Amino acid sequence: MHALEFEGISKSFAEKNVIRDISFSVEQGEIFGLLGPNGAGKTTLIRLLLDIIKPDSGEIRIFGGSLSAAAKDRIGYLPEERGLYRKTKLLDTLVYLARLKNVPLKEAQTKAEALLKSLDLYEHRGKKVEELSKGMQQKIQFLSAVVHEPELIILDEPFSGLDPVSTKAVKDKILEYRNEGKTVILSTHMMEQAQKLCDRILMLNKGERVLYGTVAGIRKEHGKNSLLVEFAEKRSLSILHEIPGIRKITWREGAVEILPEESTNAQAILQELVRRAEILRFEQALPSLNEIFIETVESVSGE
Ligand SMILES: Nc1ncnc2c1ncn2[C@@H]1O[C@H](COP(=O)(O)OP(=O)(O)OP(=O)(O)O)[C@@H](O)[C@H]1O
Repeated sequence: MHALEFEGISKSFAEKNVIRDISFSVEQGEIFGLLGPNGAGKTTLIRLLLDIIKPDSGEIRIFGGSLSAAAKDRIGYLPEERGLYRKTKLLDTLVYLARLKNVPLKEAQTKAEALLKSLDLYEHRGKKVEELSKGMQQKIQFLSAVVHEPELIILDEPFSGLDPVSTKAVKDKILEYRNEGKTVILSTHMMEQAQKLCDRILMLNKGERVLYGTVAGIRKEHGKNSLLVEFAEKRSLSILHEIPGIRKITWREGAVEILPEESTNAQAILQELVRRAEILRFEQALPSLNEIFIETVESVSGE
């Protein structure tokens, strides 16, 4: 079943079309990336799905229907602009927010304690939010969005301000939620995280849908047919000049990217390589989501 569906959604602010005829769906149990440059319309799209603003046209369905009060309790939202009661203690903050979403008190307390432990915040449970560092505040914000165990979790830039250890902890929690069958919508500018985490993505640019599909499929589609080769010994690199059918060679992350001539296939190159040297890795070189993002935005703005 779809967790979310957008069908022909448009939205303008004072004559400016901010969302232009957008259709997409998010499947239950996937991590769905919402990507796009600054001002592309990502936050507006999230506000539309949460019914904070209304579309000019089109239809939005959440869990197959409209966004009722009961459906709202099944959603968790980490907004772009953070805001918690600064004077409230950590544990009390989480329990209070869970209670607002109708979680029974005892359950809210148990859940809040477990979550604080999972992100290394338990020892700070008696501190006020304002006494925490920026990264810790970010983590408590994240926990605030998930304390009521929502089925659909919407995260706007969940990694901002986090160090690598905390980033990994939050990333692991996101994966854990996906493994439990929950749906996650992740809006981020961190392409490396998006590439690792997301099953599918929607990329907006100036309110238009410019990419939509699985991360693997989009990377494959944008691949230039080149190959990534890693040799056991660096000195073997010189053999590349002996092999026919290679158009271009580029260095890339400790390996070489080989662009074959149109008429040469990958198997022929592989055979030539293994005859001459020990090969550790040989695979299709796929562009990163970051490269595709930049290429797509630049090609659209160049039109
Ligand atoms: N309430 C509003 N009134 C007028 N214009 C608005 C309003 N909200 C958003 N916009 C405009 O809509 C466009 C999209 O903004 P939005 O915040 O959705 O982008 P975004 O993709 O989330 O950007 P960022 O990555 O910078 O957060 C921008 O041009 C913005 O100025």
